[in-house]
Parts: sequence; C-alpha cells; structure tokens
Amino acid sequence: MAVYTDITEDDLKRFLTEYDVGDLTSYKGIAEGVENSNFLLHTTRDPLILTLYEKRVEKSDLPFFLGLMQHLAARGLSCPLPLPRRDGALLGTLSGRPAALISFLEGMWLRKPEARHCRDVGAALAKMHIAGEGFTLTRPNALSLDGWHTLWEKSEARADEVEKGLQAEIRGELAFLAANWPKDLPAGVIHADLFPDNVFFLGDGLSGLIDFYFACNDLLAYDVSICLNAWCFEKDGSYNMTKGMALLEGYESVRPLSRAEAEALPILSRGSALRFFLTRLYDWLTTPPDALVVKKDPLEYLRKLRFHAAVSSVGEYGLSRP
Ligand SMILES: Nc1ncnc2c1ncn2[C@@H]1O[C@H](COP(=O)(O)OP(=O)(O)OP(=O)(O)O)[C@@H](O)[C@H]1O
Ligand SMILES: N[C@@H](CCO)C(=O)O
Repeated sequence: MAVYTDITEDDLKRFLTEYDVGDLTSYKGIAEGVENSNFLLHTTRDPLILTLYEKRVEKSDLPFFLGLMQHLAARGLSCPLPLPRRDGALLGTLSGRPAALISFLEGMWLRKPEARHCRDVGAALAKMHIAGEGFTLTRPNALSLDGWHTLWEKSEARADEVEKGLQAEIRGELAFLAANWPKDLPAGVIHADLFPDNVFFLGDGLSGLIDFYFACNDLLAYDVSICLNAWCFEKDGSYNMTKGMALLEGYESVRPLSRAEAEALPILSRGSALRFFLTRLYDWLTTPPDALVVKKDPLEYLRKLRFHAAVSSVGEYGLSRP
C-alpha cells in the first residue's frame, strides 16, 4: 500500500474548495507505490490524483518536481499536470502534509513488459531528456555518490544480517565507484526512477510517464542505466539482451548516445544498481514488520550490481558499436 497519511472527507472537501475542480463524488486510497500517499478522486468533472508527500520528499524540492511536470507537459511529453489552486499555488496542505492535485493519466503499468515495450520506454526516456532542456530550476541528485555513502552509513552495521559478507563488498563497491565515476558526460534533467510501475500503457502504446519525485539534474546516460536495470532483467536475475537491445535502440532512435556515454554504461549501471540496493536495504532494515507497505528485495539489486561489475564490453548490453 501507499497510504501513510489518512484523510477525512471533511478535510478533503475543505482542501478542494481552494481549487476549481468540481465537487467531490468519491475518493479512495491507492495501494500501489512506496514513497507517497496517493488517492484517486472522482469529481463532477475529471478524475484526479491527490498526492500527500511523505518522508523521503523534501518540501523544498516540490517546486522543482511540480514545475518540471508542467515544463515537460508543455513540451508535449505525456505526464501528469499539477493543477493550480485558485490563488495560483501548486501546493497546499492536507492532514499536516504538503499536498498537490495532479491530472489523472489513463493507462496501466505492465507487470510483464516485453521487448517492444522496452523500445517504447527507451524512446520516451530520450524524449523526456530533450523535453527537459530549458527547465530553469535545478536539483542535484541527492542519491548519487555522496547520498549513497550517507545511506550506507545508516545500514552498514546491520548489513551482514541480510547477507554475510555484504559489509566488505559494499565498502569496496563505494570506493570503486567514487574513484571511477564519470564526470564529463552530457547532463540534464533525469527521471531517476523510471521503473515499469511509473510507465503507463494504453492499448498498444505508451500513454505516459508518472512519478517525477526523484527527478534531478544528472548524467543523461545514468537514467538509461536505471532503465536497463529496471526493465531488462528477468525474475531469475539474468540480463535479457533482447530487451536491453530494444531499450537502447528506442533511446538512440531519439537521442543517440555518444561513444563516451556508451562506454560508461557498465559503471553507470553498477552505480544505479547500488542506488536501488541501498534504498531497499535501508527500508528492509527499518520498516516495521506490521507496516502495510510491501518491502522490495535489496538482494535483487545486489545481483544486478554483480552482473554489471563483470561486464567487459557494452556489446554485452546489446549495444552495437563499430
Ligand atoms: N497521474 C496519475 N494518473 C493515474 N494514476 C496515477 C497517477 N499518479 C499516481 N497514480 C497511481 O498511483 C500509484 C502510485 O503512484 P506513484 O508511483 O507516484 O507513487 P509513489 O509512492 O511515489 O511510488 P514509487 O514506489 O513508484 O516511488 C501508481 O501506480 C498509479 O496507480
Ligand atoms: N523504484 C524503486 C522504489 C521507489 O524509489 C525500487 O524499485 O526500489
């Protein structure tokens, strides 16, 4: 589930008086997602999503996230649009949390994506990178090298409870990534969490991208590596070359990767696997057993990290280069 903060009908109705969205007819909590509390609202007009921002979202980052959705939507990317209140603000407060209303995006996320969907995602990611150009607000990636260290310090002492030997392995990995992380690759606004549950399909096509709450400024190819990790591995932990090839072809059909970006994919993928390993490990160790949220397996990302650490050429991802 992801309803950490409950709301009352009275409070919600009062909150909605600040907006020109019609009258509330029904609402319900949305079980999916792990970060924020989401509700689906039906009104006498369009359906809406109400998001209450929770622990990992800094309130000072919200203008970046909401402004980015506006910027991308204005440039033709299909993504939710935050609705302004009558006073023009995009953000209000409900049940003591920062809260926003965003437009409802039609579609469903795919439980079993195929290679053709990976191609669509690659192309959509590249379109997002291009649409993000000219967005004037900036937000450094809080979950890059420094953020990984901070997260790791919170879990390190208990890491071997999850798998013996983890402490030493992750210390070595952090040191390797710090010493070898690429610096001079093209950068811009990245989504940073484009997992299958954040991409909607309708009928045969991709209908839009959601959940921009990790978006930030970072290397564009790092975003590609996040998608390789999230879309191109099978449940048994093996890399699916056909999906990888399709995702990369889709991306390059819109924005070709430079040689330096292509060559950096193994280390970027290693870093992005570590990023999701670390947030999952932290949640694994700190989420109370009675919490209604489904904990995600950190070891899935440790296995992916090990795969990337063993890659010796980008051909192993399905990227053909002369
Ligand atoms: N604009 C939207 N239109 C339609 N449904 C939406 C929209 N935004 C969110 N949802 C629904 O709410 C669910 C959770 O949303 P979202 O992924 O933003 O939550 P989250 O807690 O940030 O999750 P995550 O674990 O992916 O970080 C989605 O899977 C989807 O069902
Ligand atoms: N997409 C993330 C959760 C949200 O950050 C994961 O699967 O670990």
